[in-house]
Amino acid sequence: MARRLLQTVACAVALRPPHQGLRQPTRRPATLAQPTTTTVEVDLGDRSYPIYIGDGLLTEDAATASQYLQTHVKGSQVLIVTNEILDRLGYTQRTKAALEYGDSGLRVETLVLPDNEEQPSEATKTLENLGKITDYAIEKALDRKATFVALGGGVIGDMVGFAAACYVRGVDFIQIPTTLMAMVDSSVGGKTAVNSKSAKNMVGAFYQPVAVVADVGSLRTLPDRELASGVSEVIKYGLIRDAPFFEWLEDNIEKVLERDSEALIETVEASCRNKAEVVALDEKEGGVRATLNLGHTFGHAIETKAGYGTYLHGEAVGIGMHMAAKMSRDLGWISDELFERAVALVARAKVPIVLPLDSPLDVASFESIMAVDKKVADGLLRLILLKGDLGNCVFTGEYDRAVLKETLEHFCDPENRSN
Ligand SMILES: NC(=O)c1ccc[n+]([C@@H]2O[C@H](COP(=O)([O-])OP(=O)(O)OC[C@H]3O[C@@H](n4cnc5c(N)ncnc54)[C@H](O)[C@@H]3O)[C@@H](O)[C@H]2O)c1
Ligand SMILES: O=C(O)C(=O)C[C@@H](O)[C@H](O)[C@H](O)COP(=O)(O)O
Ligand SMILES: [Zn+2]
Repeated sequence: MARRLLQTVACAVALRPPHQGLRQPTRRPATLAQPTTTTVEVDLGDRSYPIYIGDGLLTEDAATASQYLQTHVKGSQVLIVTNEILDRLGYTQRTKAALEYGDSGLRVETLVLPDNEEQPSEATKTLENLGKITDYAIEKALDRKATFVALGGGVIGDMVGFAAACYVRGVDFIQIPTTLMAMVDSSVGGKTAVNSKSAKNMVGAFYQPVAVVADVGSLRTLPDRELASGVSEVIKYGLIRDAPFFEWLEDNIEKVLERDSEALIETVEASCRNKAEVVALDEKEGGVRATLNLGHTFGHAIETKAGYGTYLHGEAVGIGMHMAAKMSRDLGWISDELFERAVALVARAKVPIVLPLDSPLDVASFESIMAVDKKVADGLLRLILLKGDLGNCVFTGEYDRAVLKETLEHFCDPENRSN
């Protein structure tokens, strides 16, 4: 089977300095003429993998796209899993053509999951749909050398990743993130899961992909609201560990929202570099990885209580980061100035920063949902809170419980909600 050899130009993520404000020179795989590609490597020993980032990697033509995909398929069977929105937009057909391009000899099956008004994306992230993926793989007689391809946003990525972890106890999978959220976060680091009715991502596995192909060209079809949700999540990297990136976002966030190609590539690269570094240090969240959860304890409660799909993940995380920042300020751990800067940037991402008046959230529901957060240990809720200068945070169970209660009361008070 002829496979084009893709020479990656990996950067040693764990050794690189944080964001420098200016983009690193782009590095291009030797065999490719166009488009330019930056590669961030996730350094996990023999499970290391590349994240290819560029504009047009998949959307340019099948020949170009084939070079990023075929090299990572070891057997002859591939299952692309996507949803009906992406399928209608032509992404399935394009990905299939790239995998079959030339004399690849690959047999490519496709499964299209629902995503519509009755079943919004987040509501499809269920064990039932996971079963549909594995049943389909059995029906098509896929074997242990098969490769699953997750083509979509974080919902498809998390669910297909989990299916790949379970199917015949583990097959390879490739992430093709098509939302900003998936490019900057969910496709990287191997957290795979489905939701339970009463808690987000409660059933899943740590299972790494063999490659991630992030083509910012695919963001041109993404609705504005979804783009904003991704931008909101990006801000956390600046707040928890990368002050220069936060400052770069303060200068460039509108360019990102306008989908300027360079700004998008910069955003995806800086985010992936941060995430890859953290994951390389602590793959299974024994400590530092938990910092990627800034705002999520509150955000997950908001998503769960309102019903999956009511809030987009980055919207709930935006409110959650506001809550975490206020609590940090009220504990005396950050300055008023830093608190205001953090909230102002989240607001500029064009996501809500407070709960709406008609939200069903109250203090009791926050508390009961947060009680089953994955960061609870021996009954103690540990939180990620900002502490010190911009770019510093702590993961701790040692904080004044009264300040947590006041934070919940403040955000649930109709006075502090929006219309
Ligand atoms: N595993 C992780 O580390 C991690 C990190 C962040 C988020 N997540 C999870 O990711 C999920 C959210 O991901 P998301 O924000 O990508 O949402 P999503 O997967 O629901 O996608 C958003 C919507 O955009 C559509 N869409 C996707 N790509 C498109 C494109 N290019 N053009 C037009 N429409 C497109 C989808 O069909 C969907 O309707 C949540 O479940 C969250 O918990 C996981
Ligand atoms: O990769 C991580 O680690 C994260 O926490 C990234 C989060 O943005 C993401 O939403 C993740 O799915 C949350 O994980 P969970 O363990 O809180 O479910
Ligand atoms: Zn998240």
